[in-house]
Amino acid sequence: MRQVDEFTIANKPIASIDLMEKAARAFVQSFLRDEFDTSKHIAIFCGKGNNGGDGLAIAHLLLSNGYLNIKVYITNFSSKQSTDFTINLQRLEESRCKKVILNNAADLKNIKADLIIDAILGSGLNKPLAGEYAELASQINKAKKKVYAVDVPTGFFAEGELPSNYNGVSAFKTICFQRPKINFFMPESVLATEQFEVVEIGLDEDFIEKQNTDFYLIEVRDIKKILKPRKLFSHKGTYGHALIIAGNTNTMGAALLSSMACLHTGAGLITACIPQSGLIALNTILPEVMALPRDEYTRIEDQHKYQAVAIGPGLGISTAHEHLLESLIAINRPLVIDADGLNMLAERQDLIEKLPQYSILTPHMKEFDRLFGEHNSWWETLQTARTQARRLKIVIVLKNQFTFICSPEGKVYINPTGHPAMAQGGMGDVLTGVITSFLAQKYTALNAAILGCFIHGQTGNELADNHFVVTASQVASGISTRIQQLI
Ligand SMILES: NC(=O)C1=CN([C@@H]2O[C@H](COP(=O)(O)OP(=O)(O)OC[C@H]3O[C@@H](n4cnc5c(N)ncnc54)[C@H](OP(=O)(O)O)[C@@H]3O)[C@@H](O)[C@H]2O)[C@@H](O)CC1
Ligand SMILES: Nc1ncnc2c1ncn2[C@@H]1O[C@H](COP(=O)(O)OP(=O)(O)O)[C@@H](O)[C@H]1O
Repeated sequence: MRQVDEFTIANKPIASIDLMEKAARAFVQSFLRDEFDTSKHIAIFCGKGNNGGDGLAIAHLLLSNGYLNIKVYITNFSSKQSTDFTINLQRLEESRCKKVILNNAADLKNIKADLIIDAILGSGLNKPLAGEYAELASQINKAKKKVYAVDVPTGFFAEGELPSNYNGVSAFKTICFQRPKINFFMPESVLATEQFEVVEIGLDEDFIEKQNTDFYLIEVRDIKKILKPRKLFSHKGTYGHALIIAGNTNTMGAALLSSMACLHTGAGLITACIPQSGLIALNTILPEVMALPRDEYTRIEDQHKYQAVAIGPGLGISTAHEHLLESLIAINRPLVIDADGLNMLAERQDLIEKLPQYSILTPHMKEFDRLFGEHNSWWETLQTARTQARRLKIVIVLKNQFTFICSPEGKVYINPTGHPAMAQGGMGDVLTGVITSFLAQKYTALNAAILGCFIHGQTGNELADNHFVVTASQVASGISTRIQQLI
């Protein structure tokens, strides 16, 4: 972002101080949508770098928006001061804003404000907080006020491993500039911010797009570029035949959910390889889906008629299933492997080495650790996923609130869709069905995973607008509407 910042200032008719002003305006616009009571007392904590400069500009703007009770605290913990901070300080001197210089965190006796704006340190953080900064962050947290952070909560590293003992400011909301920070997508970030919003500040988009990075945020426009409409004169054969090997006596639901999701995502034909005991359920609930009774199966005959094969949801672990998995891997055609398929792989590390290239693994965190060993942080987990995806030439879909899709080329695609209302059993089975369906329709493995995760999460988001909890069946049957809206 710093490079983008410099490029924008150098190549667009905008001075650095004006960019800061734009950032402050964007922050205030978003802030005012949440906090419109102008009688509230607001304490704005400013460092002396550009993050602090933003804080000063924000104070100025809030005053001109009718807020009367603004108090700015300036940390005087270092002699360095940025140019734009200095300019904004001069501007603020001319206003009626109350200012307090903090030479030590201990000078702050108690914070009487209703709201706090944290503009102490932003993306310039280059070492863990210590000394006066750490003490001030602790005092802000102890005040238990609603905190809005500017760009980044003070003490939060935008990228890289997050320390387990976070000692920075804990914000209610972070309003960040132009692009979300990668670490906002890591579960550990909840210690630093409960939520985040990205606001546009006019940085050069073309330049951002051209940046050499391994991290990509999936956006609606990417999905629209990938999705293909149904073609005139097409028929069921056009959209591929998916085979879903799933379900067991007590977990037939997993097979039904995967198959249902596969159906609503548009595969031309679907066969569910299920135990005999599930036949009535399948025929009753999903009459469109064909059955391949699985009893004692150790290999799939005639596998070439399937364009995509998924194995795992609710499958159960047994020697027969292990042989089945082994025989599928031996065919050397890409597979989608989930749940018990992954658990069996974890027990057979030799099979991991033989995975067909461009297979898709869809582990949640525990399944991932069973496969590749324990990890201490999400950043570490993500690095292993990237390494393994590249080494094995496979796609790894690391599931969570925000799912990371690691490509065989070592890139990471971050899926921003999904909602806590989706945290219920069966949701992963649905995702497997969706991805398998896209694969059957001849999307590449990476695109099938990207489309699958984005649309699965977006369907959940949409339903969560009106539901406290969104069930897996609701998501499965809502997928088709979502795709239609995107196309
Ligand atoms: N990019 C954009 O698009 C735009 C960005 N904008 C804004 O600029 C912000 C980035 O500003 P920035 O670069 O001046 O850094 P900032 O966070 O204020 O830190 C300042 C100094 O703190 C110091 N320091 C670091 N870690 C420390 C520690 N642990 N403990 C103690 N000190 C520590 C370090 O000094 P040093 O250690 O090098 O002596 C550093 O120089 C960004 O978040 C956004 O708000 C917008 O205005 C416009 C568009
Ligand atoms: N809080 C959440 N926010 C967004 N998505 C979620 C959340 N909780 C679960 N999900 C999604 O639901 C799915 C859960 O997968 P998994 O744990 O394998 O479920 P199951 O095994 O019960 O089918 C993943 O795609 C995950 O991204």
